[in-house]
Amino acid sequence: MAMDLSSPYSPARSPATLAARRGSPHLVLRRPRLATVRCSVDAPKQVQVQGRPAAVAAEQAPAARKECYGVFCTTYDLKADEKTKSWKSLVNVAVSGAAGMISNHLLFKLASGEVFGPDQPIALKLLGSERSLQALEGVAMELEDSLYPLLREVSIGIDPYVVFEDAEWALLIGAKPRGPGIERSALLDINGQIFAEQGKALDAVASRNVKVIVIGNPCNTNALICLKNAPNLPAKNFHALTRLDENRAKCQLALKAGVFYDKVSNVTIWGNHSTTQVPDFLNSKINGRPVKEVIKDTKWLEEEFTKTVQKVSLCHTYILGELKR
Ligand SMILES: NC(=O)c1ccc[n+]([C@@H]2O[C@H](COP(=O)([O-])OP(=O)(O)OC[C@H]3O[C@@H](n4cnc5c(N)ncnc54)[C@H](O)[C@@H]3O)[C@@H](O)[C@H]2O)c1
Ligand SMILES: O=C(O)C[C@H](O)C(=O)O
Repeated sequence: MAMDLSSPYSPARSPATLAARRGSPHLVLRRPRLATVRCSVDAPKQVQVQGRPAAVAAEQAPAARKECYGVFCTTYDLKADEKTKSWKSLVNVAVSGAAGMISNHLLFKLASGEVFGPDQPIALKLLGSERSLQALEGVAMELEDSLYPLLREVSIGIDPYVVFEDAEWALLIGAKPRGPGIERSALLDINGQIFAEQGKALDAVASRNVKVIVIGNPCNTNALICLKNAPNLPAKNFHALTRLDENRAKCQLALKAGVFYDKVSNVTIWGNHSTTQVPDFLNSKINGRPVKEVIKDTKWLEEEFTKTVQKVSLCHTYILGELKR
Protein backbone atom coordinates (compact mmCIF):
# COMPACT_ATOMS: atom_id res chain seq x y z
CA MET A 1 0.00 0.00 0.00
CA ALA A 2 1.37 3.41 -0.89
CA MET A 3 1.55 5.85 1.98
CA ASP A 4 2.18 9.57 2.00
CA LEU A 5 4.24 10.42 5.05
CA SER A 6 5.12 13.91 3.95
CA SER A 7 5.46 16.64 6.54
CA PRO A 8 2.55 18.94 7.40
CA TYR A 9 4.83 21.74 6.42
CA SER A 10 5.46 20.32 2.97
CA PRO A 11 4.26 22.15 -0.14
CA ALA A 12 1.54 19.49 -0.40
CA ARG A 13 -0.34 21.42 2.25
CA SER A 14 0.53 24.92 1.21
CA PRO A 15 -2.45 27.23 0.70
CA ALA A 16 -1.63 27.39 -3.00
CA THR A 17 -1.70 23.61 -3.35
CA LEU A 18 -4.88 23.33 -1.40
CA ALA A 19 -6.44 26.02 -3.56
CA ALA A 20 -5.33 24.28 -6.75
CA ARG A 21 -6.74 21.04 -5.45
CA ARG A 22 -10.03 22.75 -4.86
CA GLY A 23 -9.90 24.07 -8.42
CA SER A 24 -9.95 27.67 -7.27
CA PRO A 25 -7.19 30.25 -7.54
CA HIS A 26 -7.77 31.42 -3.97
CA LEU A 27 -8.41 29.15 -1.08
CA VAL A 28 -11.59 30.22 0.61
CA LEU A 29 -12.05 27.95 3.55
CA ARG A 30 -15.36 27.77 5.22
CA ARG A 31 -15.16 27.54 8.97
CA PRO A 32 -17.42 24.59 9.72
CA ARG A 33 -17.98 23.65 13.30
CA LEU A 34 -17.38 20.09 12.23
CA ALA A 35 -16.55 18.85 8.79
CA THR A 36 -16.93 15.13 8.21
CA VAL A 37 -14.94 13.11 5.75
CA ARG A 38 -16.12 9.53 5.43
CA CYS A 39 -14.58 6.39 4.09
CA SER A 40 -16.96 3.60 4.80
CA VAL A 41 -19.15 1.09 3.15
CA ASP A 42 -21.44 1.74 6.11
CA ALA A 43 -21.31 5.53 5.96
CA PRO A 44 -24.49 7.39 5.09
CA LYS A 45 -24.10 9.56 2.01
CA GLN A 46 -22.76 12.98 2.79
CA VAL A 47 -23.32 16.41 1.39
CA GLN A 48 -20.80 17.44 -1.25
CA VAL A 49 -18.97 20.72 -1.06
CA GLN A 50 -16.62 22.84 -3.08
CA GLY A 51 -16.85 21.64 -6.62
CA ARG A 52 -17.81 18.07 -5.89
CA PRO A 53 -20.90 16.37 -7.36
CA ALA A 54 -23.97 17.65 -5.59
CA ALA A 55 -26.27 14.72 -6.27
CA VAL A 56 -26.23 13.37 -2.75
CA ALA A 57 -26.85 16.76 -1.24
CA ALA A 58 -30.45 16.69 -2.33
CA GLU A 59 -30.97 13.34 -0.63
CA GLN A 60 -30.48 14.77 2.83
CA ALA A 61 -32.71 17.04 4.80
CA PRO A 62 -30.89 20.28 5.68
CA ALA A 63 -30.95 19.40 9.37
CA ALA A 64 -29.02 16.17 8.75
CA ARG A 65 -26.35 17.81 6.60
CA LYS A 66 -22.73 17.70 7.57
CA GLU A 67 -19.92 19.26 5.61
CA CYS A 68 -17.50 16.94 3.91
CA TYR A 69 -15.20 16.81 0.96
CA GLY A 70 -13.11 14.57 -1.17
CA VAL A 71 -13.32 10.93 -1.93
CA PHE A 72 -14.82 10.17 1.47
CA CYS A 73 -17.94 12.10 0.51
CA THR A 74 -18.75 9.88 -2.41
CA THR A 75 -18.36 6.67 -0.38
CA TYR A 76 -15.93 4.17 -1.78
CA ASP A 77 -17.30 1.81 -4.35
CA LEU A 78 -16.61 -1.14 -2.10
CA LYS A 79 -18.99 -3.99 -1.71
CA ALA A 80 -19.90 -4.82 1.84
CA ASP A 81 -18.48 -8.31 1.43
CA GLU A 82 -15.06 -6.82 0.72
CA LYS A 83 -14.92 -5.65 4.30
CA THR A 84 -12.78 -8.07 6.24
CA LYS A 85 -15.04 -10.34 8.23
CA SER A 86 -12.74 -10.51 11.23
CA TRP A 87 -12.64 -6.77 11.77
CA LYS A 88 -13.61 -5.44 15.17
CA SER A 89 -16.24 -2.76 15.47
CA LEU A 90 -15.24 0.82 14.69
CA VAL A 91 -13.34 2.71 17.40
CA ASN A 92 -13.67 6.50 17.75
CA VAL A 93 -10.31 8.14 18.33
CA ALA A 94 -10.10 11.88 18.98
CA VAL A 95 -6.76 13.63 18.45
CA SER A 96 -6.20 17.26 19.42
CA GLY A 97 -3.51 19.43 17.89
CA ALA A 98 -4.06 17.31 14.83
CA ALA A 99 -2.43 19.79 12.45
CA GLY A 100 0.79 19.90 14.46
CA MET A 101 4.11 18.17 14.20
CA ILE A 102 3.62 15.37 16.72
CA SER A 103 0.22 14.50 15.26
CA ASN A 104 1.68 14.31 11.81
CA HIS A 105 3.68 11.32 12.99
CA LEU A 106 0.90 9.76 15.02
CA LEU A 107 -2.10 10.06 12.70
CA PHE A 108 -0.62 7.93 9.96
CA LYS A 109 0.33 5.23 12.46
CA LEU A 110 -3.22 5.27 13.79
CA ALA A 111 -4.71 5.11 10.30
CA SER A 112 -2.42 2.29 9.17
CA GLY A 113 -3.36 0.00 12.05
CA GLU A 114 0.03 0.22 13.73
CA VAL A 115 -1.45 1.48 17.00
CA PHE A 116 -4.76 -0.35 17.45
CA GLY A 117 -4.02 -3.38 15.28
CA PRO A 118 -4.60 -4.57 11.72
CA ASP A 119 -8.18 -5.70 12.46
CA GLN A 120 -9.32 -2.47 14.11
CA PRO A 121 -11.19 -0.03 11.85
CA ILE A 122 -10.92 3.50 13.10
CA ALA A 123 -12.78 6.81 12.99
CA LEU A 124 -10.48 9.78 13.48
CA LYS A 125 -11.94 12.89 15.07
CA LEU A 126 -9.43 15.67 14.65
CA LEU A 127 -9.45 18.77 16.83
CA GLY A 128 -7.53 21.83 15.74
CA SER A 129 -7.38 25.44 16.73
CA GLU A 130 -8.96 28.27 14.77
CA ARG A 131 -5.48 29.16 13.53
CA SER A 132 -4.66 25.64 12.36
CA LEU A 133 -7.94 24.80 10.64
CA GLN A 134 -6.58 25.24 7.14
CA ALA A 135 -3.61 22.98 7.88
CA LEU A 136 -6.04 20.51 9.44
CA GLU A 137 -7.92 20.30 6.20
CA GLY A 138 -4.62 19.48 4.51
CA VAL A 139 -4.06 16.68 7.02
CA ALA A 140 -7.49 15.26 6.23
CA MET A 141 -6.64 15.34 2.52
CA GLU A 142 -3.38 13.48 3.07
CA LEU A 143 -5.20 10.86 5.10
CA GLU A 144 -7.73 10.63 2.31
CA ASP A 145 -5.04 10.16 -0.33
CA SER A 146 -3.36 7.44 1.71
CA LEU A 147 -6.39 5.15 1.23
CA TYR A 148 -5.89 3.26 4.45
CA PRO A 149 -8.44 0.43 4.48
CA LEU A 150 -8.89 0.66 8.25
CA LEU A 151 -9.58 4.38 8.22
CA ARG A 152 -13.35 4.53 7.91
CA GLU A 153 -14.11 8.08 8.88
CA VAL A 154 -12.35 11.38 9.44
CA SER A 155 -13.90 14.46 10.93
CA ILE A 156 -12.28 17.79 11.68
CA GLY A 157 -13.36 20.67 13.86
CA ILE A 158 -12.39 23.27 16.38
CA ASP A 159 -15.07 22.76 19.01
CA PRO A 160 -14.07 20.08 21.54
CA TYR A 161 -17.73 19.60 22.54
CA VAL A 162 -18.43 18.47 18.97
CA VAL A 163 -15.21 16.67 18.10
CA PHE A 164 -15.05 14.65 21.33
CA GLU A 165 -18.57 13.32 20.97
CA ASP A 166 -18.55 9.55 21.68
CA ALA A 167 -14.73 9.49 21.64
CA GLU A 168 -13.43 6.21 23.07
CA TRP A 169 -9.85 7.44 23.02
CA ALA A 170 -8.68 11.03 23.36
CA LEU A 171 -5.06 11.70 22.48
CA LEU A 172 -4.53 15.25 23.64
CA ILE A 173 -1.56 16.75 21.84
CA GLY A 174 -2.80 20.26 21.05
CA ALA A 175 -0.98 22.83 23.15
CA LYS A 176 1.32 25.76 22.78
CA PRO A 177 4.79 24.27 22.39
CA ARG A 178 7.95 25.82 23.79
CA GLY A 179 9.94 28.28 21.80
CA PRO A 180 13.65 29.01 22.21
CA GLY A 181 14.48 29.82 25.81
CA ILE A 182 11.02 29.02 27.11
CA GLU A 183 10.60 26.57 29.98
CA ARG A 184 7.58 24.28 30.10
CA SER A 185 6.42 25.85 33.34
CA ALA A 186 5.95 29.14 31.49
CA LEU A 187 3.29 27.46 29.37
CA LEU A 188 1.29 26.21 32.28
CA ASP A 189 -1.15 29.07 32.33
CA ILE A 190 -2.16 28.98 28.68
CA ASN A 191 -2.01 25.19 28.33
CA GLY A 192 -3.77 24.68 31.66
CA GLN A 193 -6.77 26.56 30.28
CA ILE A 194 -6.82 24.39 27.17
CA PHE A 195 -6.85 21.18 29.22
CA ALA A 196 -9.48 22.48 31.63
CA GLU A 197 -11.79 23.18 28.70
CA GLN A 198 -11.05 19.86 27.04
CA GLY A 199 -11.62 17.98 30.31
CA LYS A 200 -15.05 19.61 30.59
CA ALA A 201 -15.85 18.73 26.99
CA LEU A 202 -14.81 15.09 27.46
CA ASP A 203 -16.89 14.94 30.63
CA ALA A 204 -19.91 16.22 28.73
CA VAL A 205 -19.81 14.32 25.44
CA ALA A 206 -17.20 11.53 25.28
CA SER A 207 -17.81 7.83 25.80
CA ARG A 208 -18.21 7.13 29.54
CA ASN A 209 -15.14 4.90 29.35
CA VAL A 210 -12.96 7.19 27.23
CA LYS A 211 -9.22 6.63 27.68
CA VAL A 212 -7.37 9.93 27.79
CA ILE A 213 -3.67 10.29 27.03
CA VAL A 214 -2.17 13.73 27.51
CA ILE A 215 0.90 14.56 25.44
CA GLY A 216 0.79 18.38 25.38
CA ASN A 217 3.26 19.74 27.93
CA PRO A 218 3.57 20.02 30.82
CA CYS A 219 1.75 16.75 30.23
CA ASN A 220 1.49 15.38 33.77
CA THR A 221 0.09 18.65 35.11
CA ASN A 222 -2.20 19.02 32.10
CA ALA A 223 -3.45 15.45 32.64
CA LEU A 224 -4.31 16.32 36.24
CA ILE A 225 -6.10 19.49 35.15
CA CYS A 226 -8.02 17.55 32.53
CA LEU A 227 -8.97 14.82 35.01
CA LYS A 228 -10.15 17.32 37.64
CA ASN A 229 -12.42 18.91 35.05
CA ALA A 230 -13.97 15.58 34.13
CA PRO A 231 -15.40 14.32 37.42
CA ASN A 232 -17.83 11.94 35.72
CA LEU A 233 -15.13 9.96 33.94
CA PRO A 234 -13.01 7.27 35.65
CA ALA A 235 -9.81 8.88 36.97
CA LYS A 236 -7.88 5.70 36.16
CA ASN A 237 -8.50 6.38 32.46
CA PHE A 238 -6.28 9.49 32.44
CA HIS A 239 -2.61 9.12 31.57
CA ALA A 240 0.31 11.39 30.74
CA LEU A 241 3.01 10.47 28.25
CA THR A 242 6.06 10.93 30.46
CA ARG A 243 8.43 8.20 29.34
CA LEU A 244 10.54 10.46 27.15
CA ASP A 245 13.07 11.43 29.84
CA GLU A 246 13.64 7.83 30.88
CA ASN A 247 14.36 6.95 27.25
CA ARG A 248 16.70 9.91 26.92
CA ALA A 249 18.62 8.90 30.06
CA LYS A 250 18.89 5.30 28.80
CA CYS A 251 20.16 6.53 25.46
CA GLN A 252 22.87 8.71 27.03
CA LEU A 253 24.08 5.89 29.31
CA ALA A 254 24.13 3.44 26.39
CA LEU A 255 26.12 5.85 24.22
CA LYS A 256 28.68 6.51 26.95
CA ALA A 257 29.11 2.80 27.76
CA GLY A 258 29.19 1.79 24.09
CA VAL A 259 26.34 -0.70 24.44
CA PHE A 260 22.95 -0.98 22.80
CA TYR A 261 20.20 0.56 24.95
CA ASP A 262 18.54 -2.76 25.71
CA LYS A 263 21.47 -3.41 28.05
CA VAL A 264 20.52 -0.40 30.22
CA SER A 265 17.92 -1.04 32.93
CA ASN A 266 16.41 0.31 36.13
CA VAL A 267 16.48 3.94 35.01
CA THR A 268 14.34 6.33 37.04
CA ILE A 269 13.69 10.04 36.62
CA TRP A 270 12.96 11.97 39.79
CA GLY A 271 11.01 15.20 39.47
CA ASN A 272 9.13 16.78 36.64
CA HIS A 273 9.70 16.86 32.87
CA SER A 274 11.76 20.01 33.23
CA THR A 275 15.29 21.27 33.73
CA THR A 276 14.99 20.47 37.45
CA GLN A 277 14.54 16.73 36.89
CA VAL A 278 17.10 14.30 38.32
CA PRO A 279 17.92 11.29 36.15
CA ASP A 280 18.99 8.58 38.61
CA PHE A 281 22.23 6.93 37.49
CA LEU A 282 22.95 5.52 40.99
CA ASN A 283 20.26 2.86 40.70
CA SER A 284 20.58 2.32 36.95
CA LYS A 285 22.31 -0.77 35.57
CA ILE A 286 24.24 -1.66 32.48
CA ASN A 287 24.37 -5.36 31.63
CA GLY A 288 22.96 -5.91 35.13
CA ARG A 289 25.85 -4.08 36.86
CA PRO A 290 25.65 -0.71 38.63
CA VAL A 291 26.33 2.09 36.16
CA LYS A 292 29.24 3.42 38.25
CA GLU A 293 31.07 0.10 37.82
CA VAL A 294 30.77 0.35 34.05
CA ILE A 295 31.13 4.10 33.48
CA LYS A 296 34.15 5.22 35.51
CA ASP A 297 33.86 8.84 34.42
CA THR A 298 32.16 10.11 37.59
CA LYS A 299 32.45 13.75 36.52
CA TRP A 300 30.49 12.97 33.34
CA LEU A 301 27.82 11.11 35.32
CA GLU A 302 27.43 13.81 37.93
CA GLU A 303 27.52 16.80 35.61
CA GLU A 304 27.16 16.25 31.90
CA PHE A 305 24.76 13.30 31.98
CA THR A 306 22.24 15.11 34.15
CA LYS A 307 22.46 18.36 32.19
CA THR A 308 22.14 16.55 28.87
CA VAL A 309 18.99 14.69 29.89
CA GLN A 310 17.54 17.87 31.33
CA LYS A 311 18.28 19.94 28.25
CA VAL A 312 18.32 17.56 25.29
CA SER A 313 14.72 18.33 24.43
CA LEU A 314 15.57 22.00 24.00
CA CYS A 315 18.10 21.01 21.41
CA HIS A 316 15.56 18.78 19.61
CA THR A 317 12.93 21.48 19.82
CA TYR A 318 15.26 24.02 18.20
CA ILE A 319 16.23 21.64 15.41
CA LEU A 320 12.62 20.69 14.71
CA GLY A 321 11.68 24.35 14.89
CA GLU A 322 14.27 25.06 12.20
CA LEU A 323 12.90 22.23 10.06
CA LYS A 324 9.41 23.69 10.33
CA ARG A 325 10.49 27.01 8.86
N1 LIG B 1 4.89 14.21 26.24
C1 LIG B 1 5.82 14.10 25.31
O1 LIG B 1 6.62 13.13 25.30
C2 LIG B 1 5.93 15.13 24.25
C3 LIG B 1 6.83 14.98 23.19
C4 LIG B 1 6.88 15.96 22.22
C5 LIG B 1 6.04 17.07 22.28
N2 LIG B 1 5.20 17.19 23.34
C6 LIG B 1 4.28 18.31 23.45
O2 LIG B 1 3.24 18.15 22.51
C7 LIG B 1 2.67 19.43 22.22
C8 LIG B 1 2.54 19.61 20.71
O3 LIG B 1 3.83 19.65 20.13
P1 LIG B 1 3.98 19.88 18.55
O4 LIG B 1 5.44 19.87 18.29
O5 LIG B 1 3.08 18.97 17.80
O6 LIG B 1 3.48 21.39 18.43
P2 LIG B 1 2.86 22.10 17.13
O7 LIG B 1 2.88 23.55 17.40
O8 LIG B 1 3.50 21.59 15.90
O9 LIG B 1 1.36 21.60 17.14
C9 LIG B 1 0.46 21.96 18.13
C10 LIG B 1 -0.88 22.13 17.45
O10 LIG B 1 -1.87 22.28 18.45
C11 LIG B 1 -2.79 23.24 17.99
N3 LIG B 1 -3.52 23.76 19.14
C12 LIG B 1 -3.17 24.75 19.98
N4 LIG B 1 -4.13 24.94 20.88
C13 LIG B 1 -5.10 24.05 20.61
C14 LIG B 1 -6.35 23.76 21.18
N5 LIG B 1 -6.83 24.44 22.22
N6 LIG B 1 -7.10 22.76 20.65
C15 LIG B 1 -6.65 22.07 19.60
N7 LIG B 1 -5.48 22.31 18.99
C16 LIG B 1 -4.71 23.29 19.50
C17 LIG B 1 -1.91 24.27 17.30
O11 LIG B 1 -2.66 25.08 16.41
C18 LIG B 1 -0.94 23.36 16.55
O12 LIG B 1 -1.45 22.98 15.29
C19 LIG B 1 3.59 20.45 22.90
O13 LIG B 1 2.99 20.79 24.13
C20 LIG B 1 4.87 19.67 23.15
O14 LIG B 1 5.59 20.17 24.22
C21 LIG B 1 5.11 16.24 24.30
O1 LIG C 1 10.32 19.98 25.19
C1 LIG C 1 9.14 19.81 24.97
O2 LIG C 1 8.27 20.46 25.54
C2 LIG C 1 8.73 18.77 23.98
C3 LIG C 1 9.06 17.41 24.46
O3 LIG C 1 8.39 17.06 25.62
C4 LIG C 1 10.51 17.24 24.64
O4 LIG C 1 10.94 17.14 25.80
O5 LIG C 1 11.21 17.22 23.62
